[in-house]
Amino acid sequence: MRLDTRYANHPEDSKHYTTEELRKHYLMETVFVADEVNLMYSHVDRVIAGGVMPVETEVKLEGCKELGSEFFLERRELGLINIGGSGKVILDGVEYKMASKDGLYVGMGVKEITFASDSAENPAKYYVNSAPAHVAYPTVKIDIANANAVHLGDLENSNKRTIFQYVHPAVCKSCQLLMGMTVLDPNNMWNTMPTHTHERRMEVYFYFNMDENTRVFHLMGQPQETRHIVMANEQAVISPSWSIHSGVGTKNYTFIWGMAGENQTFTDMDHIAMDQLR
Ligand SMILES: O=C(O)C(=O)C[C@H](O)C(=O)CO
Ligand SMILES: [Zn+2]
Repeated sequence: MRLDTRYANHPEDSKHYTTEELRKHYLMETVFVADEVNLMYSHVDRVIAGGVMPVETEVKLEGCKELGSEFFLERRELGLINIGGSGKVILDGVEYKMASKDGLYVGMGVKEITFASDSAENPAKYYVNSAPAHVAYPTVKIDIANANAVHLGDLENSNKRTIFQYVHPAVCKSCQLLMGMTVLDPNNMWNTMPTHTHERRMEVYFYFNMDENTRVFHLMGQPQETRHIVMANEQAVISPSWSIHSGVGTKNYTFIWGMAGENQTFTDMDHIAMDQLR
């Protein structure tokens, strides 16, 4: 298992970062590594994000020194969405078949977590988010059809999209994790503009479904001090609670967002008026 630790950054420091420093502290450049669990541990709300891609072998999610626990979910919960080919996730001997776009909430206390792909030619790609937990809620399989679909935006603003809320109080119980996937309609490039912050929750974005030369300009920073990170396919970015998180693509893209913090109220956002952005 690979686990890259990222410390929390003060906005007053972050505004002095060079492009390289912004990328070093906030961007996860490679999410999926064949036959590996590849994770980023953020000290922002102690959220873990990353990828699991079993190709030739099954891959296990296990405890490690950084978690200080015997097994990964001893004091954590996990959400995942498969963005690759079909596969299966085995939780303490119980098998969950995972088609593309299928999601899973895994509650605290599950000991053995094994990831597999049905075919090495088209491996499953499990994008995972995990947050500290205090209650063992039941594991729930969440197909995209069972996710809570919210339609937002319009063609006029180039932001017509559907937000599929997978780990969300309308779908399943979780301690603090929220997770979902936002799919932009063809020819729509903007997400989350007008933008917002939520000092009560942090967020991690993972952009995918992008061509080799497509880029998303991910906007971050305090509203009056914005910065951007240019992101390629299958990369993730940390959004601290003080930061806006929004993006515009050079071509169509999809993204998965995950959140953790004080509340699970998706609509609890501090909206930023356009004339406040700098
Ligand atoms: O398309 C969107 O807008 C989003 O997906 C917004 C994120 O989910 C978000 O920022 C929630 O706080
Ligand atoms: Zn948000």
